[in-house]
Amino acid sequence: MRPLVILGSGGLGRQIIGLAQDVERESSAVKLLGFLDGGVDEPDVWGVPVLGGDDQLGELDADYVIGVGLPSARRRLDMMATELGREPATLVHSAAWLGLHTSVGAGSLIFETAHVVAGAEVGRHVMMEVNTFAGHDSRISDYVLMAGGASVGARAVIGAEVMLGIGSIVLGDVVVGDRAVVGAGAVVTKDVPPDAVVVGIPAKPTRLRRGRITA
Ligand SMILES: CC(=O)SCCNC(=O)CCNC(=O)[C@H](O)C(C)(C)COP(=O)(O)OP(=O)(O)OC[C@H]1O[C@@H](n2cnc3c(N)ncnc32)[C@H](O)[C@@H]1OP(=O)(O)O
Repeated sequence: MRPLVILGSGGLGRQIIGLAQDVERESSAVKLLGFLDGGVDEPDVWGVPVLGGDDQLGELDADYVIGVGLPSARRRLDMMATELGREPATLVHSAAWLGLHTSVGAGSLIFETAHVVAGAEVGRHVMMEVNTFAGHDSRISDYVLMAGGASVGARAVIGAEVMLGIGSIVLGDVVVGDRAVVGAGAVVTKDVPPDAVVVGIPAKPTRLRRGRITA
């Protein structure tokens, strides 16, 4: 059993508590020690101890998962943790479904009811929330955040640090470029360039106004 810390105790970090506790109960692979979050003064969040800031990671004999939503911040935290010599934990809920010939990268979080269909590849530190779907032979690259209900069709490629909003759909064979943002409820029918923000059905480019991509 490996000790586990969650980096970040905001909404997404708190969401991971239940996943980590379920994995702990079911497989004894991890034991949740607490959060690392320098921005919190309280001794605990939802009963889980706050052990200090991210800089404490080097001092602890613990693996880590990333509890921050913004994909670029997820990458930065991973690089910091790797420099400190820490290993990511990979949490796959027993009620998630992984098909044949699928792979899930280190640090990824696969919540209950998520589906990774035959031949799909899921990268490093990907978050697949409840009811997400990675179609057969699709590729979900590193640090992608798939919010609840986001679906990716067969053979589609989702670039690194992409955010797929709640209930969005990417049709089969489509390529979504690195760091793109797909708004909640969008249906992506054509390739999306890197760094683009798309919304609507069919999805069209727009601009971030408030920049709150994970709200
Ligand atoms: C841990 C987690 O679960 S995190 C993920 C959960 N969160 C989500 O899925 C939310 C995804 N985010 C969105 O959909 C956002 O609305 C974004 C990123 C597309 C745009 O965010 P913002 O920059 O804040 O844009 P803002 O809210 O100011 O809207 C700009 C315009 O786009 C429209 N718009 C915003 N989002 C959408 C959408 N999903 N579909 C259609 N139109 C939209 C707005 O109505 C507005 O139109 P207007 O200019 O005609 O008034």
